[in-house]
Order: sequence, then structure tokens, then C-alpha cells
Amino acid sequence: MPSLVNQSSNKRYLGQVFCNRNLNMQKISAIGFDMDYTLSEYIPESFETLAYEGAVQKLVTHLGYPPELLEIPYDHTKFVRGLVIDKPRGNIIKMDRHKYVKIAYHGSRKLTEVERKAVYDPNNTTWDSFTGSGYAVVDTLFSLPDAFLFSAIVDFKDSNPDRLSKSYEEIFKDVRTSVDLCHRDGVIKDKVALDPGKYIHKDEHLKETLDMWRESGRKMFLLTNSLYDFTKVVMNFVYGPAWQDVFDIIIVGACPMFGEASSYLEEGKTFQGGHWKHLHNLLGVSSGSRILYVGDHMYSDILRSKRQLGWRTMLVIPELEHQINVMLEQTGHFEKLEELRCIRDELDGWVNTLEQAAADIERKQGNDTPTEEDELEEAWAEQKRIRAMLREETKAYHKKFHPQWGQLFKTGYQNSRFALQVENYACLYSSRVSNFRHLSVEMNFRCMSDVMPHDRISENPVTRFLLRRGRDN
Ligand SMILES: Nc1nc2c(ncn2[C@@H]2O[C@H](COP(=O)(O)O)[C@@H](O)[C@H]2O)c(=O)[nH]1
Ligand SMILES: [Mg+2]
Repeated sequence: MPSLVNQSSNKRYLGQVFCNRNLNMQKISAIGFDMDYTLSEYIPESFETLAYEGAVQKLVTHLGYPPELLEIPYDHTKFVRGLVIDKPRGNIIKMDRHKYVKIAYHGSRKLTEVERKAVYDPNNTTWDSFTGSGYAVVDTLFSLPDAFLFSAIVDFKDSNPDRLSKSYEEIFKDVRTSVDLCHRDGVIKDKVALDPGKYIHKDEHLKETLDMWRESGRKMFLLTNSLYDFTKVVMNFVYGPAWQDVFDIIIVGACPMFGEASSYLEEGKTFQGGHWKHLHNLLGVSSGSRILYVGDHMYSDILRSKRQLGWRTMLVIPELEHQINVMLEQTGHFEKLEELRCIRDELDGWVNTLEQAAADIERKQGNDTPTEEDELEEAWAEQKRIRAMLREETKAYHKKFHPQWGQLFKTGYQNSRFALQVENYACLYSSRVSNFRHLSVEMNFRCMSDVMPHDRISENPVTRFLLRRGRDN
């Protein structure tokens, strides 16, 4: 069977597993799985609506929010992972990998460039790391209803200031409390238990993938934040009644960097809570690098388990399918953007040369010659035209991915903060666990070679500028 790793198609995503860090499966002796949004992919329309409607109900009934909020329907397409909620300002923002804010919305209103830069451009304000308590990262699909609800209430407050006197930060706190409660009081889980098929996608290939790994002789474990009753509902649906047989260890009510050594409940091979050292002992591994953990939550599943436990990680990114399909459809558009960028760089070089020449002449003669002035005016006009065109084309390209937030892994043409975290913390990533079924259980994953700007020295605009100057002198 042909390997699907890092193989590209010019039509659609084929379920490739992508590799950021070399990982030899022969060195992996235990494979662990998170459950929610990893083994079970929830249907956003129905599942997220449970959290949203439950939370609005609580805000209105228990926290005195205006009943009109009950009439706002949930739109699961509005927000995406990787965004950051700026609680005190009532904004939701998207950053590039350098933490420059490139898109900002206040409620559902997009900030103009001037407004955005006044608040977030480090040239105008003090540098912000966006890590304090005033910010909340949308780093799991579970947070999308929080983002939608916060933004809807910000809109409501702005249009009805006399009806809602709470600050944006207080509103966020109430939203968080209400959504959190829905995860604990049965508003979400009782409904899912009654009709799992309405809320969970059935992946026809999941069972064979998990069985394939089990048969490879590796230790298998499930490590989920969900409690046992809900785990049973979900695993029964996604795998079948024999789900417990596929795992050597089942840990519920916990995430990778879990707990106190002594605080856990044990029933056979099933535990509630516990400690990672205990888990390493049970798995018989001496080093975290022998464990591959597959999860969807950037922070708790991937970043913490990699940084603090040294586990190898695979991030499940369901959004990858849409992102890659649009990218492949838009190849022509992307090439046009690349071309425009080259023209812009050439023009910048040309303008630079002319400006320098004009300055030299001015120094020597005391004023510009009309020829230089005309040429410079012409170059500036062309530079302005191309820059505007590039800006518009880039916006149009991004809109193909998402009308408000653009391409998940990019802001403009740089990697987004989300992409940076995927690169830094996920050894592997793919859209779903069952994509592994195409691959050998002993696969030696190898990453692509890294490219720094100086590795592409001949494409560098500064190189082109220097070469042209060298030729002209
Ligand atoms: N109390 C809260 N629980 C939450 C919230 N968001 C998600 N969850 C629950 O966590 C687990 C996720 O399990 P995992 O398998 O991905 O580790 C699941 O039971 C969710 O319902 C929250 O805001 N508050
Ligand atoms: Mg999860």
C-alpha cells in the first residue's frame, strides 16, 4: 500500500498524517487516547447547540440576563479554534505567530485597521504577551459556544446599554460559569446519552484502527476528562460494547498532567484520577518518550504532555480536511498571490534604487533632475497599486477558508499562532485517528527539512535588490 504520509494530491485531502518531528513507531511501547473530540467527533450543529442553549438558559434564569438572549440562534460556523478572547475589551482576536493581532472583532463588528492598531499594535501600545487572566484562548472545540455567546452578549450590551450594566469581563465570567455548569449538570451529557447518533459522528474505521494497534502488541490506554458513565456512552457508540477490551488501562476524570499520587479510585483496570508516574509504572515505561498520546486539546493534551512529561504527541485536527481541500482548490489563486508578492518585492527594490539615486543626485547637485522625479512618481504609483491589489487578493483568498477568520493556519501569509503551536508541540497531526489505518504500525515518520529565509537565498528580495545594484554600478 502506498504511504500517505506527506504525500500531496492536487484535488483533496486523502487523510494524510503529517509529521513535525521524526517519530519511529518501533520506539513506542504504549499508545494513549483522549476521548472527546479525539475518538469521538461531535457534530457541531447539534452538540455545540446543547452547551449554547443550556448556558443562555442559565444566564437568563439564574443570573438575570435579558430574556431576548434566548431568541438568538446558535451559529456553529461563526468561530474557529486558535482565536483569543480579550475579555475586558469585549473583543475576539486572531494573531500571527509573532503575536501580532491581525484580525479583531468587537462582538460581531470587525475593527477597522485604525481601531485595531490603536489597541493592539505594539508600536502604539505596550507589548502584550496575551497570557494574563484578561485573555482566554479558544484552544478546544468545546470553547466555540463560549466565543459565540460572549460575542452575542457584547452586541446586546452595546445596543442596549441600559439593559445590561455588567462589564465585558463580568459577562465573560458568567458565560464561562454557565457553559461549565452545562458540562457538569447533565444538560449536555444526558441528551447525548439518550441519542448518541444525533450528537456524535460515527467513524466507520475507528474500531479497525484501534484493533490494529492493539494487535501490534503495544500497551493501550484511554485517558479522558470525562467521567465513567459518559465515557461508557461514548465508547459504546464509537467502538462498540467490547470497548474496554481494547485498552489495558482506562483513566477517567483526568488529563495528561494529572493529580496527586494517592488520589484515585480503582476498579480493575479502570481508574478515576491518579498520577502520571503511576501510569508510567502500569505501562512499564521508563521514559515518557515511549508513549504516543493522541488528543485534540492543544494545551492539556498536547502542549503539557509534551513539555512536562516528554510524551510524543499526535494532535487531531478535524478542521484539517476543510483547510486542505480549500487550499488545493485555490492553488491557482495562491500562485497569483505569490506572483503579486514577487512583483511587489521587485517594485520595492526599484523604488529603493531610484530613491537612493535621487538622494545621490540631490547631494551632488542640490536638487532633483526632472527625469528622476518622473520615474520615481511612476514607481510610487505602481507600488501603491500593486500593494492595494495584493491586500485585496489576500483578503479574497482567506475568505475562501472562512468569511471572518480566514485560513486557520495562516494570518496574511505568515503562520498563525495556532499553526505555530501545532508545529511546536504536535509530533504528528491529522484530521482523525482512523487515518492511521492506512499506515504501518511500525511506521518511521520523518519530517520535511526545515527552511529558513537564508536557505532560499536566491529568492530573497534583498538578494535581488543587491544583485541589481551590483549590475547597475
Ligand atoms: N466542567 C467542564 N467540563 C468540560 C468543559 N469543556 C469540556 N468539558 C468536558 O471535558 C471532557 C473532555 O474530555 P476529553 O476526553 O477531551 O479529555 C468532556 O467530558 C467535556 O464535557 C468545561 O468548560 N467545563
Ligand atoms: Mg478531548
